[in-house]
Amino acid sequence: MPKTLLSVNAGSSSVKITFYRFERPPKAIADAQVTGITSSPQTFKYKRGSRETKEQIDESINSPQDAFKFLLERCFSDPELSEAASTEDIAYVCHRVVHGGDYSDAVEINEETYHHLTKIENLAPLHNFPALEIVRTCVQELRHVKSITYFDSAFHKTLPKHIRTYPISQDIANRNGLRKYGFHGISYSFILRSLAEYLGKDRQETNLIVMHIGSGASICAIKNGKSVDTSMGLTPLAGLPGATRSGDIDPSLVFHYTNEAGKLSPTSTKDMHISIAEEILNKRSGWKALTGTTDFSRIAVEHPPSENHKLAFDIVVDRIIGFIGSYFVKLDGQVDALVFAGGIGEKSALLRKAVVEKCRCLGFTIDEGKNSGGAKDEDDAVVDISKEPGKSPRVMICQTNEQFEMAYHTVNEF
Ligand SMILES: Nc1ncnc2c1ncn2[C@@H]1O[C@H](COP(=O)(O)OP(=O)(O)O)[C@@H](O)[C@H]1O
Ligand SMILES: CC(=O)OP(=O)(O)O
Ligand SMILES: [Mg+2]
Repeated sequence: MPKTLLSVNAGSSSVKITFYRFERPPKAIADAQVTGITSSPQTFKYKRGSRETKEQIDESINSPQDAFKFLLERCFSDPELSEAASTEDIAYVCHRVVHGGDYSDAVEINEETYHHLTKIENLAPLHNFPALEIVRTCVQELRHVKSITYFDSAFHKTLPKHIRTYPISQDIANRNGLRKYGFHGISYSFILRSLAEYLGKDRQETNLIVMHIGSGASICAIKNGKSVDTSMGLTPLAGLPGATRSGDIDPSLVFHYTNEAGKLSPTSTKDMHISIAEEILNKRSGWKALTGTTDFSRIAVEHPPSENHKLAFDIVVDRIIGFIGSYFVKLDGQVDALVFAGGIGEKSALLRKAVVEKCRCLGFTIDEGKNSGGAKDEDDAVVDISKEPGKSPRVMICQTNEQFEMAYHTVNEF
């Protein structure tokens, strides 16, 4: 049996890697992450068994690729990490690739699959390019290792046609693959399994509204274990605002962003090429544009330091509850639980409280004590924070784990 498996999660603001023993289920050996890639201070966290370290990073890490190399160097230089003493010990690397286009399942990387993925890389500009660079690094430097790519979009392959179709020319839509794909699916898959286990239900009978709120934020309606709607779209820009992403806006805003561009003459768009618009909406918007910080823990505070911090918080809450209302209707009110996950969903008691209080008309309740206690114990993936536990619809926190989800499938399916 192969020995060690490495699981890599390149997010928009962080790179998280975990080494697992190749067992069923996989057993974590060491976990390392760099967070704050889009803003300083950048932090390195490392955990092996009971040993945990956290430090600020002095050298400059400008991209997920840099972060990945930094993480590998630090892990391989830990003399106690005997299961990954050298690259020879690693049998598989699993990679999170956000946009999988038409791939509805994980694929092993070879020339053909790699080439196919590079063709769709601009559909998830914050994610696919760096993730594929990391895949390339692994293929080059860990030659004997099998690289498996898992796609955020694959979980949403069950989206009904009228949900995934945009009302535009279907000739053009079909030719260019313009449809709703949806993301954070590796996380939703982990959350669905964890929640179904916790509730003692079959996955096929589990109905959830799940929020994955981190630097990138999305929400998903799960009916009978299947994604039936989700807030992200063709790219991870749609839906909820993120740290640097606008989320939903009137698409015409693109043409009016500058006074000059607003005039819509052929020359007026000279400085507003569509890729610049993408750059602005993906990298220069979101709560960073309102407050100057990507760090939501400085926004979600009892006494916000400025009116714009308060505004950013109110916007995020408003957009979230809009989707919850919509999905509650789409699920015909049959909701086992409302689930908070992702860096912010798991850590911000204030955000959870604000969201649940505004959704009380749907029957959701929150226990103040349990909510502020949050999810602490690492082994407890799921925590019920409803006022009356056991009564539907519940309100839960799930500590999602995309690295584990990929490792879980690899030990079972490859
Ligand atoms: N205690 C906290 N309260 C609110 N937000 C937090 C807290 N801790 C971390 N965050 C936020 O979580 C986000 C990162 O979430 P994560 O899901 O790890 O992001 P990603 O995977 O997109 O890189 C950052 O915006 C960070 O500021
Ligand atoms: C799809 C997406 O936005 O991912 P992340 O939250 O990891 O940036
Ligand atoms: Mg993430």
